[in-house]
Amino acid sequence: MEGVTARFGRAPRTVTALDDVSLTVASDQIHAIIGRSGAGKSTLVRTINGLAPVSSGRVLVDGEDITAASAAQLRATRRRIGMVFQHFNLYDRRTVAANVAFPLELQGLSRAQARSRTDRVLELVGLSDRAGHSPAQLSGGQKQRVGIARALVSEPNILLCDEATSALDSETTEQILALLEDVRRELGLTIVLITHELDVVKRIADDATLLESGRVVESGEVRSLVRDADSRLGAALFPHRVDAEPHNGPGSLTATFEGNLSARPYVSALTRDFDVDVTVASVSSERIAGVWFSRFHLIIARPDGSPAPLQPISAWLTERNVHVDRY
Ligand SMILES: Nc1ncnc2c1ncn2[C@@H]1O[C@H](COP(=O)(O)OP(=O)(O)OP(=O)(O)O)[C@@H](O)[C@H]1O
Repeated sequence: MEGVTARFGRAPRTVTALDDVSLTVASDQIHAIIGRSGAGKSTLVRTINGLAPVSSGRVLVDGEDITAASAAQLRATRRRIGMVFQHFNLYDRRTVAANVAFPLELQGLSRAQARSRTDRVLELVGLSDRAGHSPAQLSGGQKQRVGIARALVSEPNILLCDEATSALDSETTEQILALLEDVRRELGLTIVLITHELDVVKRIADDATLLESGRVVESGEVRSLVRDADSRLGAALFPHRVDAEPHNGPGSLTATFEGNLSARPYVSALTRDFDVDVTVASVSSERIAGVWFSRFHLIIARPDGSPAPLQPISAWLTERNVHVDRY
């Protein structure tokens, strides 16, 4: 997206839903769009399949400018983009299989082709045995599996998910996220996922964008955001609780380790190399974007109890790829 502005309504009552948004979604990645209600998340995602009005700027999907596309081009592009909704949007009067096959009917595929594709995606989402049921007979998680199957039946390479797990309990959310990861891997999909749940971002997103009042506040790789002590999104994903610590002051340092700690006994190495005493005031660990992050709040003192000079210790840690947040 290049400088995209999206407005609704006529002056003087215009609402600017997106305000000069520039953003890159890398292919084969899961990209989360986060923001408060009204921030413009749905509008942003709907510009990707040409469903939201773009007042200025360009939206390029695989290099093709959606905003300048003809109706026929837009229809072809939309076929490559599947969409999954919060409230599933299924027809209870049709069977599960007929719901899934619906987009293919619109595309005019033969019954036999539609049948074979429908069978394949129902198997992919683990619902082959429910093909003849009504969606009304399914649980919320199963309904969302049908929604995902319907989105995949056109064989898209992009999947847009608008709060796909917000109506589900945490266990079902986990199952749906695992399914999204599986289909991403198996089918080589790019997934853009709107969510207001930070746990969803931690669990599944490679990249994330924070929207506020229609503007991009931050956008980048989730792991980089967590490493960046100045990132708001990073702080939300892995809160820096150090401000609340009673031990702030001279000799106090927080550092974030990434990955497996077992081969990195840095705390004991510090005591030897710098002849200091190290107290671990707090430590917290989180698995984010597939990696364990551990944040240590250390109090480092000389043997006489006075605060140790932290600059060389910070440099020593940084050399070992430990992110020193503050000292
Ligand atoms: N069709 C529309 N007509 C008029 N205003 C609209 C329309 N769609 C969205 N808006 C306005 O644009 C702004 C952004 O809305 P959008 O739905 O994109 O936000 P959101 O971040 O997805 O919110 P939520 O999390 O509540 O779904 C809001 O002020 C909204 O009222």
